[in-house]
Amino acid sequence: MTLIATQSLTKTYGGRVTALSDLTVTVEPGIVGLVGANGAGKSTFIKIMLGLLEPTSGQVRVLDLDPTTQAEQVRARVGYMPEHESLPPDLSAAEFVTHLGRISGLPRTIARERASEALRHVGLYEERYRQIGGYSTGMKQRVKLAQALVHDPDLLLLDEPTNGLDPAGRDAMLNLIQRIGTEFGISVLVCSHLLGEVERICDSLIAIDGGRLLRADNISAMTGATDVLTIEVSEGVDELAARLAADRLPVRREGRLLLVPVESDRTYDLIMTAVAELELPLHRLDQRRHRVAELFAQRETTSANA
Ligand SMILES: Nc1ncnc2c1ncn2[C@@H]1O[C@H](COP(=O)(O)OP(=O)(O)OP(=O)(O)O)[C@@H](O)[C@H]1O
Repeated sequence: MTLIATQSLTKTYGGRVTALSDLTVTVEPGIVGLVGANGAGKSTFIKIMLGLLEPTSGQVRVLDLDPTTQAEQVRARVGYMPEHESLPPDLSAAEFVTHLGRISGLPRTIARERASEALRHVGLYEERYRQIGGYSTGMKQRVKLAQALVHDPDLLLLDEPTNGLDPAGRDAMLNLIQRIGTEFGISVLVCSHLLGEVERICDSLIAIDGGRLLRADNISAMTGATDVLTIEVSEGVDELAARLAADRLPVRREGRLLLVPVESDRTYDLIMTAVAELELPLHRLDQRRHRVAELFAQRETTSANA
């Protein structure tokens, strides 16, 4: 089953602001990152997937359902954690999450049980009867996550789930999201402007910029090997660079590393011979991998040249 599929999805606000432009993407189940700078169109995309906003044109399908005509069925199977906090301070987490379970159509007893279970999953079981107003930011984020889980969805849409958290809180939230995706088998779409955190926990990534698709792919494909060799020696970097240049290899220095494009079968042998003859301690010789951040760097170079 395809998790999310869009075809030329476009959304303009008031005919002037284009939040999504001709977005065509297909996403398979798993933990998926949706990354882009602030204003890239991430929240708009989420709201369209939930059937809260109508696209201006194009098609969208979520879990093989059409949110523009089957919004209720979509919401029954999708949990949503909004970006901003709108929790009632004078309710306990147990009351609040139970209430949202009831709104999702669960009978009272089941809603109460499911709320306790969801609060246990997010690590708030012990504190569930305390008023939300006294919770830390990290605990409030967990309540938002628990309410998204209460009706046992097949897909979670998380809008900036680490917002406002300190580094330890971010780590804890990312680990929790990863556990939900792997242990409970729920697909998760994590929306973030922070590439590094999404890259850490996701199987695949959708990168958008100004409402347009930059790239959608598996993380492993985006971080695949390049045809550049990375060499690291603990001493004699200059010496080795000079020797490789004398061997007519197009060597480039990057900090403590030397980078050499593989131009022929001889490249690897020339490097190994040079290292051996100069008697240098070799730490590392491997193929450099692409980094996901290059995606946005390329876009910046392109727009700077435009
Ligand atoms: N209701 C609205 N009316 C007019 N313009 C809007 C509206 N909502 C969003 N926009 C604009 O649409 C564009 C995309 O916004 P959106 O909130 O989807 O981006 P985002 O990637 O989620 O950013 P952020 O992380 O800052 O929320 C922005 O230029 C934003 O100003």
